[in-house]
Amino acid sequence: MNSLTLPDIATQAARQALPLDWVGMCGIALPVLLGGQRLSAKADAGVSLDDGEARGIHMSRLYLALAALERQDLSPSLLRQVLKEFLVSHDGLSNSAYLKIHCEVLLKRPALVSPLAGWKSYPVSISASLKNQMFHVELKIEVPYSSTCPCSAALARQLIQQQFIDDFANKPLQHAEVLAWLGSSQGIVATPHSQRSIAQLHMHLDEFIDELPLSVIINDAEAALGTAVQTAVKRADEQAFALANGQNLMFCEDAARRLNLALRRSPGVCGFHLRVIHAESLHAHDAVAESHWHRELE
Ligand SMILES: Nc1nc2c(ncn2[C@@H]2O[C@H](COP(=O)(O)OP(=O)(O)OP(=O)(O)O)[C@@H](O)[C@H]2O)c(=O)[nH]1
Repeated sequence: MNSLTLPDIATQAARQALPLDWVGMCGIALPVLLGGQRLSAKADAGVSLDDGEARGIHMSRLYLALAALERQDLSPSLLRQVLKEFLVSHDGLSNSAYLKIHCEVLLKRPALVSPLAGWKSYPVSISASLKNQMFHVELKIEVPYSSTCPCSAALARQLIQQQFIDDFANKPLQHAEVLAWLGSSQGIVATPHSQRSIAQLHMHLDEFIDELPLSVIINDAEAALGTAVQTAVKRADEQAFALANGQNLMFCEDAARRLNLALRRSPGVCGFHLRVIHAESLHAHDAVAESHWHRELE
């Protein structure tokens, strides 16, 4: 049997004529290039099936078009080019094309004090679509950070004051004695609770930007939050982190507001929805805040 005799079911008429919104493949393994880095990614590639009479789309044509993503750095124009190829290869069948890429971006981060550095990974998903010639690209990024509860910090300070009253009432204060007390766990009787937190940022990007503003957005978000989680840590770094947290007490509402104001200024972002999750150590549930913005709705 040669290829000319292979049955081609996709070209048959559908038994039930009905257009479909999205048809394609999810979870395709793909080595993409991002900022010169080769990353292991998963792609979801699809088109609409607007010809309700057609039995199926041509999966292999979408799959083969993805090869362009192996050779060039991921950019809005490359995504648009691949989506165009999806539509050209489904002429007469499809009017809309969709591509999603999920990967983990690695950024090298310096320690706070020591000369060390280490890698941090950020889950990223890039979604692009081409519908009636309209190109649209969205970026989702997760940024982990640390947050210390301001209420818990105030309550802990009150307990420390109370302990001071108990230990030093009606006593002349001796500098050395107070200093030793401050350095003891008997003096600092209470500590505030902190939590590992996560900011889920979902950005709508300007159509004609040249580059995906990934590292810019991550840097802006971490600068706004103030206490990004660390990589390589020596004791000097841990102490600096403790100080940074003490000076940066925040509720989830504070984090959401700071991020909202920072992302409005990020280049290439025309709108966003953000969600911050503080994985409480006080509770077994999370504290969560959400916020959105769109330039055109201002
Ligand atoms: N449309 C469709 N194809 C599927 C599905 N599951 C597996 N496939 C297979 O995907 C393979 C590739 O399909 P096509 O792209 O149409 O392959 P082809 O006919 O050799 O390629 P062209 O000549 O370019 O059309 C076929 O062997 C299909 O059977 C499905 O649910 N829908």
